[in-house]
Amino acid sequence: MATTIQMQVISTEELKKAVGYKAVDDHIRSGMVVGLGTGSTAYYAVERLGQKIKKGEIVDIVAIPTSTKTEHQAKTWDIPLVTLDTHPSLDVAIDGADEVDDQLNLVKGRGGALLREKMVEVEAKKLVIIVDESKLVKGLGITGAMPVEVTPFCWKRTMRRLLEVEAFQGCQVSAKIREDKDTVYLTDNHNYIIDLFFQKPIPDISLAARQLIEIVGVVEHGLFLNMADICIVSGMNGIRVVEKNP
Ligand SMILES: O=C(CO)[C@H](O)[C@H](O)COP(=O)(O)O
Repeated sequence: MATTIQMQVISTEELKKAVGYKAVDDHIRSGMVVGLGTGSTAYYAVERLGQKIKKGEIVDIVAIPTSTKTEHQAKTWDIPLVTLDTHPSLDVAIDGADEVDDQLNLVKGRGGALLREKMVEVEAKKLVIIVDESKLVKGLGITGAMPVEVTPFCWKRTMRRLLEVEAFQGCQVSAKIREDKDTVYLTDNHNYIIDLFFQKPIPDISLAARQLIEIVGVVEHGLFLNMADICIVSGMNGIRVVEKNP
């Protein structure tokens, strides 16, 4: 007799939604100042927050968006928005990531919002990262671009400097200016993004972060080190929560 095994296929969207909703349910309470991340996973956290505000389950909350895209989404839900200038300290921020290592160090910014994300999230008492398990890596830098936001002025010179960073030697680094259709991609801050690609993981990420920010013309980079407190990860076997090692 033939046996049929029924496997439940979970879509990537469902995985993203699951962590976005859980982050809001577990970490956002009435009265908080909240940072809203950017990207297809953070989208679901904003959606859940909007739903809860609408139902009156969360009240007296203000939020700081990390991009114009998130700002527009938050406005469709009537989430009250403020800025870092009036609310310099956040209770919690929730955001996605492009790569997450064992120590919860991150690569962020493939969605182009790294500067505002870092400015907002560095001020959060708790940073909750939401990802599906495809984002988990052993070493940072090899699943795709490591974005660096640079001034448009003489960006080719800045790109040359990026390729010379000592911490990248041995990683076979290459660089590409980010484009949007046929033109150069512009960030919300009217800067450019240079995407760095590595053949091997960056061996010393702390040194790399220091050397990147020292380059004149670099506005910010996508290495988010020692910032995340909690990572909520979804996979085919369910959801797990990883906390930063003390
Ligand atoms: O850093 C980001 C945007 O600048 C995003 O958080 C990151 O790219 C992950 O996005 P997604 O959840 O769509 O995979």
